[in-house]
Amino acid sequence: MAHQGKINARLCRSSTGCLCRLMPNLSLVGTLLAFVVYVVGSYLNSPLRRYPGPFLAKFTNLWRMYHISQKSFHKVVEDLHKQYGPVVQIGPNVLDVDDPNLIKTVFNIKGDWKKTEAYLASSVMVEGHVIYNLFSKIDKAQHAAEKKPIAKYYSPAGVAPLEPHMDKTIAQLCAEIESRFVDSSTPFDLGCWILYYTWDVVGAVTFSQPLGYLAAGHDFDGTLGNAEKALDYFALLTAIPSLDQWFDKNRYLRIGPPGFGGVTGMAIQRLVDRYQGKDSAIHDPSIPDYLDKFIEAKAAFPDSVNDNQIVAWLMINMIAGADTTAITIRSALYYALRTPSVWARLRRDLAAAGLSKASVPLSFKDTRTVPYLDAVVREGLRYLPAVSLGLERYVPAGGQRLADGGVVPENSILSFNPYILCRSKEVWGPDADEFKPERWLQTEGEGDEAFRERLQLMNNADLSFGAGSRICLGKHMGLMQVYKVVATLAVLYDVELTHPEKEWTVINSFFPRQEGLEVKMSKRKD
Ligand code: HEM
Repeated sequence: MAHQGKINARLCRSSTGCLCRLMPNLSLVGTLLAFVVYVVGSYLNSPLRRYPGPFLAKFTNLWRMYHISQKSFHKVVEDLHKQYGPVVQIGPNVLDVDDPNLIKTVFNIKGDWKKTEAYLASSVMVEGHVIYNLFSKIDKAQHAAEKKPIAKYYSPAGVAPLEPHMDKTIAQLCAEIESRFVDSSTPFDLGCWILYYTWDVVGAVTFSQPLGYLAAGHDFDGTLGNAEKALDYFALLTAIPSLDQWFDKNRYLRIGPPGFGGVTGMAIQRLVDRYQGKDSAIHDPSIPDYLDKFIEAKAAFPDSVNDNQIVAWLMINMIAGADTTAITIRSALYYALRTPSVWARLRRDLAAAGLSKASVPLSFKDTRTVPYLDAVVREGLRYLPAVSLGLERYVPAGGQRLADGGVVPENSILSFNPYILCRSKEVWGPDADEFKPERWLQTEGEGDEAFRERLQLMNNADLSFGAGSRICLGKHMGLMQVYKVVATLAVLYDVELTHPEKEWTVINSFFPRQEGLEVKMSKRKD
């Protein structure tokens, strides 16, 4: 009996040990099984699964996340539309839609198509509190309340007083590149200098002080590099926004690449300096800046505007205004230079409108009188929109009927990628993949009415600034700079691409930043 007891005890000990060792494995298997059941169940129940798309995208957003991490997702989606047609499933609950006819419905003024959580990771955390901005706010009422006090400062009349800041910064751009490269005909990366310009000008219009990149000639404090990393992170998290809570917005241990924290610190410091009068040497109240306007808005809306709100407004100028404007200026220049007939006509038309070396600084008003400049800028925006990932919106109550007749239910996500819509052959014709500014002009033999209709069709499909209630707030400010910089460079310099045969590199992190705008420039002789 005693012997039997020992054996039982041994058996019992060894089997318990065995079970203990097995337990973690069993719970792992259980979790995996539950996950697989959940994923397959979600797939089988998904009303979107009738739409074509990559197999893995139907089960998990990791498919999208992986492809976004490869930095050319606009091309992946373009290929998918070529393969599958106008509606492609790119996530368990997400369809990418290439249908210009739906733009007016989805991007309407009512704002009933809510932005998705994809935008949330562009918020920042300050002292344990997440600060959302105009771009990242999802709630319709909160967004409207945040926009109302400042919308007028971004209207055409609101941005007009900022022109002296821009003129000064454009003059500095020219002086820096002349002394460093133009006078000695040294090839250089104009794309980098355009970025230094747009960040400096954001500093000038926001705080009356350029941030210093033009003077330094490089990213002296790492902000530009960090902004790129923050965008890489943001772009990635658009696929699985909930991960932001574990990485950037983790209250206990922040993990991951730099967020927009550096830019936030800068905004807070400038606000404190203004309150304490420490920036009086650089701030001339007769030439107002956005900080003046935001403090004015706080006085006008004391119940709803506090200093955190001012910081969020200041930040939006930097995170939404600099890269997008640089990308747009680069595209207009690069694609025009790659098509010598376009560049030549641009210079001819600017001269014919009386814009020359002698008229620098060129006023925005004068540059607006040159239709071919307008055509080059708009075609640049169309050819490579400064936002080239999907603009995601939730389908509102009642669902939405798509062109195939099927109804997509409430809370599904429809994604409209400006790059895809801006290449739609239905709108832009069989030459949609060509850079052709002439498409924005009335052609010979085209009647006024026919041109108006064609223009209307193009305008409706042009998502390069978004549309509806969430249209780009800084559109007028951005465009003002694009016209002025492109025209100024064209009237002052002879410019040629150093390697015209080489395609530049486009790195798509929500904003498709370009690398390789290498040029040789000299002062214009004619
Ligand atoms: C040429 C330059 C620019 C381009 C191409 C551009 C493009 C865009 C696009 C496509 C959107 C819509 C995003 C969406 O619906 O998901 C947007 C939104 C926005 N942009 Fe711009 N942008 C430019 C310049 C600027 C500037 C200079 C500012 C400075 C304030 C700015 C501030 C904003 C803001 C605040 C939003 C969010 C608006 C809202 O949701 O109410 N942008 N921009």
